[in-house]
Amino acid sequence: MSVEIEAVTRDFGTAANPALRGVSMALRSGEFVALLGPSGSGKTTLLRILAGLDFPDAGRVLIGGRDVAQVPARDRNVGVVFQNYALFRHMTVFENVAFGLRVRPRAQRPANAEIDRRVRELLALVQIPELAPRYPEQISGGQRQRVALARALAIEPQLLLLDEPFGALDALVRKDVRRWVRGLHDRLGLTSLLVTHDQEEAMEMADRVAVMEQGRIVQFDPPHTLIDAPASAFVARFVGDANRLAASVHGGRLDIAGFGGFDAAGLPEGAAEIFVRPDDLRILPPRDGLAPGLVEWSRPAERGRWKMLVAVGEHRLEGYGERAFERGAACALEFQALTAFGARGERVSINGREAAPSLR
Ligand SMILES: Nc1ncnc2c1ncn2[C@@H]1O[C@H](COP(=O)(O)OP(=O)(O)OP(=O)(O)O)[C@@H](O)[C@H]1O
Repeated sequence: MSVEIEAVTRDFGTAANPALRGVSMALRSGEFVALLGPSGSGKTTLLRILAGLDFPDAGRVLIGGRDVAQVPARDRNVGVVFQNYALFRHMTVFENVAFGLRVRPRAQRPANAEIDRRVRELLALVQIPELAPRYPEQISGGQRQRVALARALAIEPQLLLLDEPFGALDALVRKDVRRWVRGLHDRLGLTSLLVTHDQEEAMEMADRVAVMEQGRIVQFDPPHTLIDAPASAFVARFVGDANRLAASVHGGRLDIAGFGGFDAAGLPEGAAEIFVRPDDLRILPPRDGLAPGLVEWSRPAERGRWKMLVAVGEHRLEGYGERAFERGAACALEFQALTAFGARGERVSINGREAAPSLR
């Protein structure tokens, strides 16, 4: 089921800026897409418009090629799972899952025996067949989440909308449930849209991630592109766990406070922002020609490495070294790659050897 969103605008009139400001995006059939952005960036508003729970002031939404402007929520064949699961407390698990089928108009409503069969099949699919007679308050958060999914899937949607559906789960369960939901998406051939402010979740689950900032989509790319080629300083800050450094360009030279500088071809004069991923920052014993720092902590990491926090003047940077350093020990920092953004959003990526020796 493909989805096309064209120049959608939504203004509630309550904030300085509209919740959505000309959003366009297309989901391919079978794709898993995440909407990632900070609180208030418009993610839920966009999801509600797709679900038919809210309507755009301008723009069009096509689901499976059909303009849905006049199509009410229950006729869109869209499954929705909310963060709080929104289960009916006075209904058993079985009745919660059956709900979407029972409220269908008489002509489309399956017979009771068929509803019974479908609900049992769905509870088996989400691996909780034994919970059918329980009430929501008698099951765990992870189990409630599965009930909410089964209920969303009961109407056999081709489009599945997930609004922060894992928020109430603890970290370990959350990882498992994420994988399981992604597997279900693949097995059932769904098209899914996940709203989240958790970048790890978006990166792990989605084929493509749309990053939202103040009612706009600022980048819509596969996870590796967001990491390797962030479109703006905002995306670089929001995605991945890069170290951020303030810098400035003067006379064609990029100066990073406390580090010295290097040639800044492609960046205009003025303020700049630098992003360095911990993986691209090597912590070494003190060495001439490299920027000096003081180690604040070291902890063991994967592949025999040590992750460290290093102070350089006012900056605190995370990087990796091949051995542990005492707290307060002197060290040197070697940049293996970095991305710089100029005052007007120009991006320059510096990779490999160029980055290391050029810094003082
Ligand atoms: N029903 C409403 N009435 C008035 N303003 C609203 C309404 N729904 C959302 N807004 C406003 O629209 C903006 C976008 O909200 P939205 O819920 O879409 O953001 P979000 O990215 O989903 O945030 P969060 O991650 O906190 O859920 C916010 O400024 C919000 O206050």
